[in-house]
Amino acid sequence: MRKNNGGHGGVIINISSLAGLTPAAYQPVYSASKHGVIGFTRSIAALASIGNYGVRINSVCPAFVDTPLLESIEKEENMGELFKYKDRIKDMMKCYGVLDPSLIAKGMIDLIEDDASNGAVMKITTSRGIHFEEFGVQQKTKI
Ligand SMILES: NC(=O)C1=CN([C@@H]2O[C@H](COP(=O)(O)OP(=O)(O)OC[C@H]3O[C@@H](n4cnc5c(N)ncnc54)[C@H](O)[C@@H]3O)[C@@H](O)[C@H]2O)C=CC1
Ligand SMILES: CC/C=C\C[C@H](O)/C=C/C=C\C=C\C=C\C(=O)[C@@H](O)C/C=C\CCC(=O)O
Repeated sequence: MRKNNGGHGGVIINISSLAGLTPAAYQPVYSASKHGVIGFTRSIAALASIGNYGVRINSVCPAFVDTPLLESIEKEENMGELFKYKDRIKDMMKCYGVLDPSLIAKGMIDLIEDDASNGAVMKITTSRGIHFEEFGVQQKTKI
């Protein structure tokens, strides 16, 4: 994909989660992986900019979205000892709402179409819709 390696450039969107920006007591391993997605995205986006890859890498962090994944908490094999907290996760869904997948798709299209977006961390919640996490250390880089 890299322009300086025979590719034509492009856009990569990594899917994190709000659990990648906030603690998720009932999903610690999942939250750790989603925090990692954000760190990786921001790091490789900076590298792509420095190296003139012609590739933009961004991430999307939705809250709860109406997909079959939400049913995963109903299976103890998925939750392990935290299975006893599944109703608390369901309470969170009731509290925070569940997003329609089409809004996530819109956010991804926005990132694809915004040539200035690189290293962006897009958040999508029922309360605030599509918005961005801003980090003091390193702002979005442009390519
Ligand atoms: N549903 C939610 O509340 C949220 C989901 N996310 C993230 O969004 C991403 C997608 O999740 P959902 O669509 O909700 O999950 P899902 O489990 O409903 O759908 C995932 C789909 O990916 C397919 N799949 C699995 N491995 C694949 C592979 N190697 N190649 C191609 N397809 C494959 C599965 O067959 C399934 O149809 C995940 O990374 C999830 O962590 C993030 C925040 C909220
Ligand atoms: C079983 C579902 C598995 C994973 C779904 C998803 O990946 C996990 C989400 C975990 C927590 C979601 C919390 C949602 C919180 C809210 O929507 C609001 O309280 C907004 C909170 C923080 C966002 C702050 C902001 O909008 O800047």
